[in-house]
Amino acid sequence: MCGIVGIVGKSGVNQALYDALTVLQHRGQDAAGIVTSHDGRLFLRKDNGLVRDVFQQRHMQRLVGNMGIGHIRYPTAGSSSSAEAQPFYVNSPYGITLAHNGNLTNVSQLAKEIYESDLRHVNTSSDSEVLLNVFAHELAVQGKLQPTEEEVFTAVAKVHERCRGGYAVVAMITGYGLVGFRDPHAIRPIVFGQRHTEQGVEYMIASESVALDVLGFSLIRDLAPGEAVYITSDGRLHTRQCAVDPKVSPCIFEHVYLARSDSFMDGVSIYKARLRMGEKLADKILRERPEHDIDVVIPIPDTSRTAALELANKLGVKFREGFVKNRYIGRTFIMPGQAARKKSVRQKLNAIDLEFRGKNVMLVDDSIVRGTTCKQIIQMAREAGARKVYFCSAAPAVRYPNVYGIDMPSAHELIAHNRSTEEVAELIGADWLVYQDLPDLIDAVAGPKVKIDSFDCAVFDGKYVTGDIDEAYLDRIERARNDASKAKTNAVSAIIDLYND
Ligand SMILES: O=P(O)(O)OC[C@H]1O[C@H](OP(=O)(O)OP(=O)(O)O)[C@H](O)[C@@H]1O
Ligand SMILES: NC(=O)CC[C@H](N)C(=O)O
Ligand SMILES: [Mg+2]
Repeated sequence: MCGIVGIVGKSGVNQALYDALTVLQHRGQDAAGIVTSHDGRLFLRKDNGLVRDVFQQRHMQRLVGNMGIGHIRYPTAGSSSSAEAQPFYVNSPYGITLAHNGNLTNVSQLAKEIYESDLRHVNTSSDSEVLLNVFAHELAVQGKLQPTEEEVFTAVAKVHERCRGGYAVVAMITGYGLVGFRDPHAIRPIVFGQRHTEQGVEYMIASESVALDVLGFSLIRDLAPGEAVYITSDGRLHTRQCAVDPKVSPCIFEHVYLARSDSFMDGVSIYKARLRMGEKLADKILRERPEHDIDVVIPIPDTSRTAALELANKLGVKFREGFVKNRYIGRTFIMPGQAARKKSVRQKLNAIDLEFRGKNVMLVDDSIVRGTTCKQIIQMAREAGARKVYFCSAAPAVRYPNVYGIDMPSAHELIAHNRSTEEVAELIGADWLVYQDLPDLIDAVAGPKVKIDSFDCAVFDGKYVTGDIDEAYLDRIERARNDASKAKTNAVSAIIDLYND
């Protein structure tokens, strides 16, 4: 997951883009970038780091123009090099910049086609640069000096024909407008909205509705699977379905962990979905052990709080904040490399002993992925004097890699891969471990009102909605992107941008 944003405004958009990226920071902590356009020229600033570190006042002053896009990155392809920070740029046709959330699964084939048939050069190993070149090529071959929505939507339709995987995209066509589009399975999220100003209506496209809220935009809606929105630089909005056989299968892990709880995705309140996850989990606990001896329910901050609160309510057990989080340390799971992740858990969370001493505690997390967090947390609970340490996860066991924009490429790094619940409990040192059942998670997310036919639940059930993932593919990405390989790739591609000394 990454965060994307685009704005067509009536005055300078630099501050609004910066603010939106700050709101989306939970989606990526590795790199950030903004590009704006003014009088046919582009102004770009991107680098590794958090939004607040990448943009200094001098950069902001140079990001002039009423239209722009931004990105925050959590790499799932290529390396962590600043050369792969987004937005990416191609000069032909028109000067196009692009920001992408997701991951392409046929990137090797596309890279070959781009070079051999489209005669284009890609300078990094980022799938997003490949995606940009496919889009640019499909616009270029239409040969129009001034592209209209017809050419833009035709190019998006061609992208859908050629690209596989998960992608939510914003792209800016210099001097003409902003386009947003979503893959034909709607795996990754993207919404658009508007705000009224004295100068007229401004439009914004973003990964999550919370970015619209905070900037005073009202949500128009989510993009449908395969749909594109095109907003011209003078503020005319067009939308069109560009896929032949679109199907809604959003990534359910957005609801479990990735998204902010005050966002709405495909009509579902993430907050309410998490409350329902807590409710369902309480039902399961009561089914498994109606006579349980849990004294207190304690969440593992931050993401699990909402589910834990409702779980405690439903069980009729006290809810207590047993861990204090250092607010200056980011999300552990999206850190690059296991060493950093492991070190961060202890630095980030500290136990309040009196909530543990002599008690049977039920610790709640939203998910257990590599097991980095829960192993250390359980040990901390014991050191704080807990009598028994139970653990539950608001999501089912994560057993399979993700290939659509979450960096979980290696099955062997997942603690529950090929292991039973009892085996995981033993490994993490829990006296009792409860995982949510998948049908309950789906019910919790779909909720009583919204009709979503299917979700991408691949990390839980190994079924990949795009239908192009086989063992050979999984083996390849496992080899290329396990923690050890990534460390090597990052070392050799520290500078892979055009040489510029
Ligand atoms: O099993 P693991 O590999 O440790 O991954 C799962 C943990 O990582 C995430 O927390 P994170 O610290 O990233 O963010 P949060 O503060 O939003 O909970 C998630 O909420 C779990 O706590
Ligand atoms: N997490 C993401 O969405 C990553 C986008 C893209 N695949 C990259 O690695 O930059
Ligand atoms: Mg967490």
